[in-house]
Amino acid sequence: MERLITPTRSLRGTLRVPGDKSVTHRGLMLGALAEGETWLYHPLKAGDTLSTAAAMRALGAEISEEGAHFRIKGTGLALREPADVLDCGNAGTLIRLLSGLLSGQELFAVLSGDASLRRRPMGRVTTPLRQMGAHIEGREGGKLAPLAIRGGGLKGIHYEMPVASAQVKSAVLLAGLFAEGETVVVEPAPTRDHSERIFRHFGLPIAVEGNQIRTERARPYKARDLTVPGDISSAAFFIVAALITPDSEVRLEGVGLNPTRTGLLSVLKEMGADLAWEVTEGHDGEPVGWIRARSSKLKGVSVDPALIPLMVDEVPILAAAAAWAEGETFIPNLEELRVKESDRLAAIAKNLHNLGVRAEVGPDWIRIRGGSVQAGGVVEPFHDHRIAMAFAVCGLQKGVTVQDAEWASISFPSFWEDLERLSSKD
Ligand SMILES: O=C(O)C1=C[C@@H](OP(=O)(O)O)[C@@H](O)[C@H](O)C1
Ligand SMILES: C=C(OP(=O)(O)O)C(=O)O
Repeated sequence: MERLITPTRSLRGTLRVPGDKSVTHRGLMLGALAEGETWLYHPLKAGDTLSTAAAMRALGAEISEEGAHFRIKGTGLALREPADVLDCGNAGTLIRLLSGLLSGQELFAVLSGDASLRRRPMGRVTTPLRQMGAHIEGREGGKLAPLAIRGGGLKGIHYEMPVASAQVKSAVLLAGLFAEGETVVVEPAPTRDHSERIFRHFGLPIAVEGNQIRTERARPYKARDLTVPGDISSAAFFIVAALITPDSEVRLEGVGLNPTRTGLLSVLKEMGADLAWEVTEGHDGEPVGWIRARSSKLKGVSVDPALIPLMVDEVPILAAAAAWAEGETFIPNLEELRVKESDRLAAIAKNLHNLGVRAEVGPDWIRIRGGSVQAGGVVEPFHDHRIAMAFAVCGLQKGVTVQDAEWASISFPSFWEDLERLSSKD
């Protein structure tokens, strides 16, 4: 479905973004393993997390939608062998975390997904999980899905992750809940720590010391309700939209402000953004608060490579902000963007070009020359939700045509409506 966005004069209002995708995936999985009933309040109900709900149902959990919430009747650590292939759709987080979880279960399961997911690297999880004792087969020797897993009989490992990936960390930690002895994961750089926080919430074994995260075999644990914060990765589109549009002010309420997710806020501040935020409460182990963004004169910066894992999904929208900034923005450490839902580095470069913006791309970096977005561009999402939304924002002020706009529903089903609601047109 193509969507025409006519020029937007200003963007004003308050928005509560949908629930955090990472926390929703984890809440569904750990609720499905608990004993008794977990209410997951304000979860994300979108393509990726509905795939997780369906997978956990196929594994024996009872999950019902109760208004905006999920009610999960857990299995008490014992999942059921699924009767069919588990379809992980477009969700990298689902297939990787579930691979870890199923490695610990005495059952056989096959995990697959859409064309994008079947291109994404799985060796990063199958390697440590096999070291723990899981039997995993997959295409290209276990590097690509479909993955066939026969779990059980795991031993803990000490695993130094070669990539800074929260999905790999979480897969190994989930397997560690079913392994004999201790499991230690060592991170090369900090990544989002939702798994560590949700383990604590459910009373599961977890200890963090510097860059080492430890767990051990879990005893059956009780269900415990969980409120999901708003997703800062979804808020990011409205933050940048307000910054680059004249006469704009947007306030985002109830947003997760976990410091392992706020890299974008730091970069935008350095670019000169009129941006404020405050943590006002804690939701079951996650800091939550508000963000306010006002029209700003942005300037190009050279981004600190250490910030990238703390904003890994926000690079497309940062590129959109850079396109509107004065001067050059250099973003390094982008190797991981090559293996997301699309090759995001290539997709960013192509869409900047489509909108008339000059950019130079290297193997793991991009340099963007700001200040030259043209009217009438076309956004090509490459089947990638974040690319669709980021470049819709980039073209907002001048008007833009977004192809395959339905991809936004992977993480943010109400995105187009919310954008429409906050926009004033000429
Ligand atoms: O653990 C998670 O929930 C996620 C981790 C990140 O992936 P990597 O672990 O591959 O960096 C991120 O891109 C993804 O959207 C969600
Ligand atoms: C990379 C993303 O998700 P996943 O890896 O779960 O597909 C994303 O949402 O930007």
